[in-house]
Amino acid sequence: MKIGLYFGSFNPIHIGHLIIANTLYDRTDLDEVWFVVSPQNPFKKQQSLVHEFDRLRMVELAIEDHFHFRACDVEFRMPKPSYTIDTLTYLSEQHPQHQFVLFLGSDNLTHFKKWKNYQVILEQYEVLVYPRPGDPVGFDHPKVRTIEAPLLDISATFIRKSIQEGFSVKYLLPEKVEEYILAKKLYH
Ligand SMILES: Nc1ncnc2c1ncn2[C@@H]1O[C@H](COP(=O)(O)OP(=O)(O)OP(=O)(O)O)[C@@H](O)[C@H]1O
Ligand SMILES: O=C(O)c1ccc[n+]([C@@H]2O[C@H](COP(=O)([O-])O)[C@@H](O)[C@H]2O)c1
Repeated sequence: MKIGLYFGSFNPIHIGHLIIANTLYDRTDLDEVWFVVSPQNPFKKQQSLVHEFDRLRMVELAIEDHFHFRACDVEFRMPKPSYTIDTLTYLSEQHPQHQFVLFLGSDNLTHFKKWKNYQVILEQYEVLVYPRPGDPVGFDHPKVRTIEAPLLDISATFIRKSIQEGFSVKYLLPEKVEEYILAKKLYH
């Protein structure tokens, strides 16, 4: 199978992520999309990062009605911080029958040359890039393909801040994720 890998902290997952995943799934020949929850992004501080099990559970709740989406916790059992090339290599070894493709927002593409072994990623994997507000898609490489997708200026940062300030996050997250956040008092 051809699998699209959507890496993220997902702190928490929101409709921006889901719309992108569905757009890329729908407009390419991918068989499945796996949401890989990263315990620790090498470039981000740990502050306000809720437990990885909560982030994984929220991803599971968000995607449970999509037959071709899966939540992946492989990085929980790998060294931290989470380097994408290491996870790609591990997944390719574990699942030689699958072809893995990397999703990348144009915001991440801007800093992509600072990623561990980014040349190896480009040599070995196809990359699907989608546009993010404020970051033009400008990366010319035979393995990089841009997919037209809606520009949604929604971030987990905005959602966390809204919850902390007591504002509504209705419609920014799937209802079940919102309920989980409320029940477990996350981000308050
Ligand atoms: N609204 C959005 N539309 C499309 N892609 C998004 C959106 N928000 C985040 N992404 C992308 O999804 C991936 C995972 O996102 P991440 O978990 O960091 O969410 P985030 O909303 O950017 O979080 P934060 O605000 O905490 O930095 C990243 O590659 C990021 O570029
Ligand atoms: O491999 C790297 O060097 C690298 C550098 C920065 C970010 N990443 C990964 O990119 C993904 C997006 O992270 P985030 O926190 O923006 O959702 C996450 O899985 C990180 O581990 C990976």
